[in-house]
Amino acid sequence: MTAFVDFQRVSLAYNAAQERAGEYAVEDISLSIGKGEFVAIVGPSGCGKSTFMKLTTGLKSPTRGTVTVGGNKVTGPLKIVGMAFQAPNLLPWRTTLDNVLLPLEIVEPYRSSFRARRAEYTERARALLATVGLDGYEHKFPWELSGGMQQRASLCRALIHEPEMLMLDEPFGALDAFTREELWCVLRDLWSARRFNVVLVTHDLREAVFLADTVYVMSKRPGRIMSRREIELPRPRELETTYTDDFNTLVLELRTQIGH
Ligand SMILES: Nc1ncnc2c1ncn2[C@@H]1O[C@H](COP(=O)(O)OP(=O)(O)OP(=O)(O)O)[C@@H](O)[C@H]1O
Repeated sequence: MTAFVDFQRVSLAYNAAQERAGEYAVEDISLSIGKGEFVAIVGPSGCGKSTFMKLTTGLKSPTRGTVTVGGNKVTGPLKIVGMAFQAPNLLPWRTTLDNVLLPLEIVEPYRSSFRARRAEYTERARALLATVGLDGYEHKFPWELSGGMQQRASLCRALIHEPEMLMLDEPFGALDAFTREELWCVLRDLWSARRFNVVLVTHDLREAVFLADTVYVMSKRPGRIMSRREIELPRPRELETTYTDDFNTLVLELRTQIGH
């Protein structure tokens, strides 16, 4: 397997004082993620999951070690990434459609051609919104949408520039259990159709096992990778899968590794 994301002995201290004191947010992380792989990162609060994301996307440079993405050493923020977070963070004065179009207005190479190609980009945004079940909501404002709908729109915004990698930090954490499961299926279908890489940070072990090819468990500070678990449940996975013994055995195994 050729690695798409490769961490070689990566440690990060947030500042010089922490480095001198040997206080690392993440320590000695080595891992390889294949092209198109769906990875979930789980672990206790503060273990360095968000730090891992920042290192992967180039928002932070390692204190030690190297991060490589697509064969290139990461030295600054990557453009091939889309991101979504626990809060949908849609701009309240923009419609759903205009929120989804936002990255194309900001990020090159789309930005310079945005005016000329607006009709084409709008069509792309509409098509994407339709795949997540938001057709008919293009001209609604965020406050006219439910939390689950806002998060669907946020996923579309993260994917509109067709990124090679989707970074998700607790994207469904604020949703009720039923809506969350619906959104798992939305994400599963988007990923199955496009096969971008996903790094999903989550506290929800069922979510990790349902969606991911591989689950990494991180330890408490300093964050280290404690284990790597391949999820060999057959695909396509339906919600019924989550009631099977195989599924629950995997969830329990991960729970035991995380401890208290
Ligand atoms: N900008 C910063 N400056 C200094 N320390 C930081 C900074 N950001 C995070 N840390 C520290 O690094 C460690 C890892 O933080 P991080 O946010 O990556 O954890 P996390 O696993 O994402 O947490 P949670 O699950 O609570 O979101 C924590 O001890 C945190 O206090």
